[in-house]
Amino acid sequence: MPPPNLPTLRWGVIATGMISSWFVKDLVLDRPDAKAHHTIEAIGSSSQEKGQTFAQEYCPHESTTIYGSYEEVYTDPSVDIVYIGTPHAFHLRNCLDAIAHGKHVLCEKAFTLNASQAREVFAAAKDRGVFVMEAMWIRFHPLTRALQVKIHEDNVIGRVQRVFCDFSLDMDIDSLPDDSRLKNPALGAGSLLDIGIYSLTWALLAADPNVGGKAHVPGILASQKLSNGADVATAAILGYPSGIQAIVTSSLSFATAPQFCRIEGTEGFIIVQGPGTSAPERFTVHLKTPSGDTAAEGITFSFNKPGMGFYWEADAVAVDISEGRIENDIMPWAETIRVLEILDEIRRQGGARYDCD
Ligand SMILES: NC(=O)C1=CN([C@@H]2O[C@H](COP(=O)(O)OP(=O)(O)OC[C@H]3O[C@@H](n4cnc5c(N)ncnc54)[C@H](OP(=O)(O)O)[C@@H]3O)[C@@H](O)[C@H]2O)C=CC1
Ligand SMILES: O=C1OC[C@@H](O)[C@H](O)[C@H]1O
Repeated sequence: MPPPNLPTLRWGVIATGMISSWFVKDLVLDRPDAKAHHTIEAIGSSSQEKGQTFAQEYCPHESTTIYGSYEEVYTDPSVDIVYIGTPHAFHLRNCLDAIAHGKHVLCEKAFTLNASQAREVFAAAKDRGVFVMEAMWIRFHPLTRALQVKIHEDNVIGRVQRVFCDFSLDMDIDSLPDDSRLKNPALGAGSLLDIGIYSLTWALLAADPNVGGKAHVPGILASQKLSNGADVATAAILGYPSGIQAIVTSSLSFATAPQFCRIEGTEGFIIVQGPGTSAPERFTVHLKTPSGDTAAEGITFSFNKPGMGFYWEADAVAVDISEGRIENDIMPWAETIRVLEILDEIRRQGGARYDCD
């Protein structure tokens, strides 16, 4: 049991797809080291029946009200915060609707289709005085903080020189229906917004300890492979003023090897790995030996956890809200905008377009 006197956050979840199921399952886990209590007050779905089935499967012990619409979640007075697990193209509308009803918001990545839409959401949140955050959960993983300390505070690999990060999944895209969120540009399809955003995130975290307006702005060189207007593969090089280069890739045609990220420095390198770039489990530090070679055997730091780990971002949100903040300092609004500005520029060069651009 977690200690008493923790903040309690009452969630309304909209959409009952894959990520909502992962998120809700994690929120209802019993965790001795929880920093907040979470209740699933409401679920909104395109169909009430779908919502019922979801609740029975993923949060059967909660007293959850099931709605056959998203609007009823926004107007439910027992909901403090709306979790948005819809396809990318709906995030703008869902965020604005929830904010208009005075709800706090945690919205899945990619936060919106482009930076301009994100600015619109944050302006509305500021006006209304509600908390909003992009659910880029890996930034809240203890592994991420430990990695940043190793790179940027302990300087274990010396000065960072290059970062390589890939997130590719074999989605067998041709076999998916045309209305799949992974295939239809009208739903925000494309490898870059779905999974390339993780490759970019690891690169940004490794190349620079700062976020948002304090972070350095890299130059960008990008190429995309398009199919029916959506990018099925993206490759981008970020060039920093310091000389650091980051090579960031994504593809929907084959699976990344578990060693998804390599961070090279003047004194060694670090490999980050896990079953997917969105699911880090450990990193290994390989240092140069006195002879100048890099040690083949490194030191590995592993991070075990109950469930999947989405509760870390949820706890951070609960603590922020209970202390009166409207943005989070690990994933502030300016960082979401910075990420989207980079994605916008990659798409501008690569050719993937959304109607809102
Ligand atoms: N953080 C992470 O690790 C992950 C994040 N994501 C992110 O979560 C979001 C959703 O992805 P995912 O859960 O995989 O998507 P799914 O396709 O599994 O689910 C999306 C849900 O959105 C709702 N929806 C509303 N309108 C539509 C529409 N026109 N077409 C399809 N679905 C619609 C549906 O719920 P209903 O019918 O109940 O309204 C549907 O079940 C994306 O932003 C994605 O990038 C995804 C996977 C992992
Ligand atoms: O965020 C994600 O991570 C896992 C992938 O399976 C999914 O497509 C993506 O949205």
